[in-house]
Amino acid sequence: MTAAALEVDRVRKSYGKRRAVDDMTFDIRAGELFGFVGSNGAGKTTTMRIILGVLTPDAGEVRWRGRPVDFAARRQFGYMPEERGLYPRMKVGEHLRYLAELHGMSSAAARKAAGRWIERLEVSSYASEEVQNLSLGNQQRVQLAAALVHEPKALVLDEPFSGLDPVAVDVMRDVLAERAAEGVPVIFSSHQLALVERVCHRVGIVGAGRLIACGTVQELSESAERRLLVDAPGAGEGWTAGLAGVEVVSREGTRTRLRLAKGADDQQVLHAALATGPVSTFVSEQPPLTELYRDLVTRDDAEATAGATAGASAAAGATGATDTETKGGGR
Ligand SMILES: Nc1ncnc2c1ncn2[C@@H]1O[C@H](COP(=O)(O)OP(=O)(O)OP(=O)(O)O)[C@@H](O)[C@H]1O
Repeated sequence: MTAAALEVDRVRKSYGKRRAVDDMTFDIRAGELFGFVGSNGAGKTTTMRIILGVLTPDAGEVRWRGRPVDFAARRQFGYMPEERGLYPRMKVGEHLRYLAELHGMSSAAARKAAGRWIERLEVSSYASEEVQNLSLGNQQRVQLAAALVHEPKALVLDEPFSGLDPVAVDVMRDVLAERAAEGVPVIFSSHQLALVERVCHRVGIVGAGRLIACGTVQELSESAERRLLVDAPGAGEGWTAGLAGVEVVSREGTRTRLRLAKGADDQQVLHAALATGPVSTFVSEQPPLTELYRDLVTRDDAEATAGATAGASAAAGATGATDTETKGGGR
């Protein structure tokens, strides 16, 4: 799982004056489950649409196996759009056969593939029903079947887990893991960070149209502030007072969770804990993705605001423009 299969290279896209995607660069490797996360409006859907060729970028390039993606390459991709895209009046089985044939499968192969995915996604009892008669969660299972029915070589899925019940989440997760194990690169967006952390090999975090961090959860945690869990039964409230760069995240009974700013000395923390009596636990903790995400996005927002303010001051100094006129121009 090392070769970059799908590469997004310095992609940019604006809608009118709004820059939706800005210099977006990352890759997805063969056999990798890549989680694409970010706040609402960060640019995930726009990026995925560009990968699929539904939108054309203003600049940059998407490559598949080292070559710019063209129509033939895109035909090999499976896509689950955010707005979903099934014909409501078509029957589930017919619909899947139709999509498989559209991708060039023979009628017999299309029938076989449709049957297989209907079974795998556990919607067999709805095969002869019109799509519109299925619950939203079951429509979503069919939508995944639609993305998979032509045996795609890459999968691009926009929020495939949203609105699914826990059993359907497990089915979806298992199917995506199976595809990845077969060597298929899979990118999916999601706001369910605990799930992304459990399932994905790597995660890309998007903020204001740019990739602000990318890597395994462990790699992301290395660039974040360190966390310590200390259990010191004799330590009262405020035992960390005076320790530079040390912030209490939470206290549960005798256990204190701490966040250490860059450069803060964990040995000082240990000394302070020992000064209160015995210390039964003193360990580094890897924060969950939810917390890493918050830290990284907050830090990025703060840097952007600082950049915008500096830019605005410089512009106001140079032109005499008012603050209001130059605000928001930093991103
Ligand atoms: N068709 C469009 N016309 C104008 N602006 C658009 C259009 N589509 C998206 N945008 C804007 O582009 C930005 C990125 O939107 P996008 O849908 O890519 O974000 P997202 O990360 O997928 O968000 P969400 O998590 O809410 O689905 C947003 O500011 C959005 O308002």
